[in-house]
Amino acid sequence: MIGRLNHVAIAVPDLEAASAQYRTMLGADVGPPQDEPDHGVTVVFITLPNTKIELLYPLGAGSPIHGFLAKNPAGGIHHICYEVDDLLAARDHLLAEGARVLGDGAPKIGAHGKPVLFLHPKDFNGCLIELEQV
Ligand SMILES: CC[C@H](C(=O)O)C(=O)SCCNC(=O)CCNC(=O)[C@H](O)C(C)(C)COP(=O)(O)OP(=O)(O)OC[C@H]1O[C@@H](n2cnc3c(N)ncnc32)[C@H](O)[C@@H]1OP(=O)(O)O
Ligand SMILES: [Co+2]
Repeated sequence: MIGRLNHVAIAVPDLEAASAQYRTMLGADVGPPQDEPDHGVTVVFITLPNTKIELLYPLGAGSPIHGFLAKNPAGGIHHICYEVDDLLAARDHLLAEGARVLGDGAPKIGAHGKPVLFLHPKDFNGCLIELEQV
């Protein structure tokens, strides 16, 4: 069911500094900041030969990143995103297997303009999983 690793997301306390670090110290291909108000984040995508890094910064008071940064003030790996062919079929399979799908279970459109869903970290070894339909 899960396919390619689409991205690894890192929550950062300073988006500009983290972007500059990847661009200058790590010599990476760093994109521009992208506000995603529907998700409460500003993201920066870093394109690697085999996947992407998604830098996450809180956008708005209700951002889910605030809680994460309060617990991890220096930042940290926030989630991993796997690709799936059929998000609704994947969701229904996971629910049938007892996994918790976050939110109301309806996919939202993610940063790549594709439908995404999230699975509770406590069901997957402490790892927040995002599924993106490609
Ligand atoms: C533009 C979209 C973009 C894209 O790629 O397209 C994105 O990826 S948007 C990313 C931001 N959106 C989300 O993260 C949505 C899903 N997240 C949530 O629903 C919440 O953040 C949730 C439920 C994972 C955590 O909510 P909250 O922080 O309010 O709850 P708690 O603090 O009580 O946490 C419960 C429990 O889970 C642990 N936790 C929280 N976040 C993470 C995490 N990222 N990875 C691993 N574990 C996490 C937290 O420490 C608590 O554990 P406990 O042992 O009880 O302390
Ligand atoms: Co993501």
